[in-house]
Amino acid sequence: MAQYSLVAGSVGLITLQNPPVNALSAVVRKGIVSTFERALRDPKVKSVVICGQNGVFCGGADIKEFGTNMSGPPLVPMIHAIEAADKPVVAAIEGSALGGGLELALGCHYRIAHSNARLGLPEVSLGLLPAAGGTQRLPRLIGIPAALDLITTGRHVTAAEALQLGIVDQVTDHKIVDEAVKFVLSVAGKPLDARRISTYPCPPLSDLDTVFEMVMQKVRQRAHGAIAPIACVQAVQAAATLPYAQGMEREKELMATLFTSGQARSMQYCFFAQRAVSKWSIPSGARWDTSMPRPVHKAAVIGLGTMGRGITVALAQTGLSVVAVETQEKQLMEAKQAMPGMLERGARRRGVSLTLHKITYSRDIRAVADVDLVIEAVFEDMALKKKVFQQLSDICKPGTFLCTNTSGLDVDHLASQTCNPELVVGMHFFAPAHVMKLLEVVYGPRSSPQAVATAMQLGKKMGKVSVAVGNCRGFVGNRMLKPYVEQAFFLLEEGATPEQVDGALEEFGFSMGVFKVSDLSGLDVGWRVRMADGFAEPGASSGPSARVRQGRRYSPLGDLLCEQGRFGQKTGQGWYQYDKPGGRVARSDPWLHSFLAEYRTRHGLVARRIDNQEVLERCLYALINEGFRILEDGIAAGPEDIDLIYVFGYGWPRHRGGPMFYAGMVGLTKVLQRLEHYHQAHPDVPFMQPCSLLRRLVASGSPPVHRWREVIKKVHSQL
Ligand SMILES: CCCCCCCC/C=C\C=C\CC(=O)SCCNC(=O)CCNC(=O)[C@H](O)C(C)(C)COP(=O)(O)OP(=O)(O)OC[C@H]1O[C@@H](n2cnc3c(N)ncnc32)[C@H](O)[C@@H]1OP(=O)(O)O
Repeated sequence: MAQYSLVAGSVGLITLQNPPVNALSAVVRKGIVSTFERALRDPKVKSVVICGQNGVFCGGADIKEFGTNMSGPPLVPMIHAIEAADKPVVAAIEGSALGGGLELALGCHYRIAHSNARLGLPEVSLGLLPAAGGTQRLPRLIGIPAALDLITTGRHVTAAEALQLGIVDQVTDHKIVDEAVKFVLSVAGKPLDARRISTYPCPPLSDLDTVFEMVMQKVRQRAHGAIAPIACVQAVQAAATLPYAQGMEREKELMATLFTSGQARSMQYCFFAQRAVSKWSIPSGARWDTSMPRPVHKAAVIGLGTMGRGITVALAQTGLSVVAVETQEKQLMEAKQAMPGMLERGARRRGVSLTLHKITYSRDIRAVADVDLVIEAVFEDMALKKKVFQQLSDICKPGTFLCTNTSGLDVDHLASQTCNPELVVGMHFFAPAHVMKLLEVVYGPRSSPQAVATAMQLGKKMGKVSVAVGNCRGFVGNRMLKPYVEQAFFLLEEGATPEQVDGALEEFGFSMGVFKVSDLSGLDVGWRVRMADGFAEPGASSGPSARVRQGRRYSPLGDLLCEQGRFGQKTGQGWYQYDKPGGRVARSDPWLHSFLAEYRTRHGLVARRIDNQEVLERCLYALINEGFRILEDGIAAGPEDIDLIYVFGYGWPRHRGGPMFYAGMVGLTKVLQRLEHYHQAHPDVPFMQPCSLLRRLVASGSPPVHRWREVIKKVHSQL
């Protein structure tokens, strides 16, 4: 609702009230319309201030209403009425003014912001565009380039930046409503014509067509198939080239296409999924709302390779004291040199000024004796990690949480090396750890609720999307990657090329295909895992049994490349070639194509034409099938957890909602049928055998993704 009061004798104060973010629900819109009409009618009222309760102006349209029968007064005429009023209206902005919230403020004649405010038009990240006049008013107010930047990226700006851009008229540190009232009294009676943004011409730009062509090209490249950013550019182009009323028509038309699109549904699903996974629960019954995290004041990182450095930076950026331990002198010196630059770039990326960081370095593991939490990030080798955990258990003060950054080793086995296994959890970061948003928090059967809660809270403090997952080989993300990569290898054996497979995946929306990612992270990483799992063996990659291991189809292609020293970007050659070791630009490699041809001949394989549909189905459905197994095994609490892991950690396109949501969009029956088809064609590939949970969901009528948990619960109760 919206509360109305008369203040300072002549100011009508409208307060938006819809906790927690004062979203513009039908009730709130109705409240604004009626209180505003009342203010206009009342002869005592000479001016109006609009604010939000509880320190937040407005988080925008109520996203929960999308996809329902929307009722209540629409936003556009409501904002027009505010702009057209003959009494001055000031938006008093504190906390957030986002989406429809900022559009409402742009309809006001003046905007005053508290220094804590963040403003933005983030609709693009929900698969939409700012359709309450945002795409038409913002360019008129701040110019086309700045408006394009904000609208196509959805980024939030601070009050200071908003003032610099000209979005707000004043920034204050004082009580926002008091300042707004003071301000509106000072402008009462002044003409308002020049304050109505919709009447402004768009600030002229020379060579408009070229500007939009270049922006469109850049946005298309970044969008990876998402349609909202393109529509945002088109809407701003309308603002630049059409009169306001026609621009508004164009905005509406473009929004109509987006609003009902699958992409918007997928992205809005991701928004709510992100909030849902922070409300974690684990099979022991421990939950986010009943498990108290312990404060962490001082943390330590063991091992300063690439991951350890990134984790140290991520911890230091939260303001924690960090002890960084590296036993090898050379590696320690390199880390010390690299860290300041990483911190500086991190501050720039986050738009904050660089503060003094409290990192101390040591070669001696005993330096961690007094910390509250340790993250081990040594080489991915069980024997080495076991030794480190035994040492930590002896050295650390009682109660210190011991965390491992392993990407797939048994967390419970590591816990068993310590005197207090309840203090052990996995904190699986993704490279580069100070940039990537994902954190898998891995609980073992003995991890205490407090250990899980502390790791989850620390992840949040570091700005990560933290997902609690159970302990199994590869956890969630890497476990699902295995069948995906395996299919990619099989496709090469059958006639595809790395370029084709990557091309199909990139067209689907991944920023990089599987082979480019493999080159980037190093082919030796997977090779070591396959060796540890007993699949890859020296000398076993050729000969008659090379393509069968442990009774199932196996492709030794990756092992063969590693045996030739082709580890990807770091050696300048992998699935592609690079201009030098460490080079970044992948080029087709004729050697690789001849190698594939010879390999096929050697194994009596006849290359066939494979279409992109098959590439996608085999790679993605194999991955999705493993996702269902993970749900069945209780390793992930729900499909949202898996989806966020893939969106934030593995480059799954957000506009496709994550693998499990995507399966629902495709139709579970179709996914099941295609898996059955491929399993019949490749009976020696167990990953293609449809999982029983998928069958169960199809049998129960393919419920929407938010109802899968009920079916999973039933499956678990019957076990
Ligand atoms: C046929 C064509 C028809 C077209 C007609 C349509 C016309 C529509 C016209 C205009 C449309 C305008 C579009 C919009 O305005 S879209 C919304 C834009 N706003 C956003 O994207 C902001 C989203 N929210 C946030 O970024 C954050 O929540 C923030 C406001 C920064 C607060 O962050 P934080 O303090 O960390 O809190 P949480 O994120 O955890 O949120 C707390 C709870 O509030 C819920 N929430 C937040 N925002 C909204 C919202 N806009 N609508 C509904 N609910 C919202 C959130 O889910 C949390 O809920 P819970 O506690 O249950 O998890």
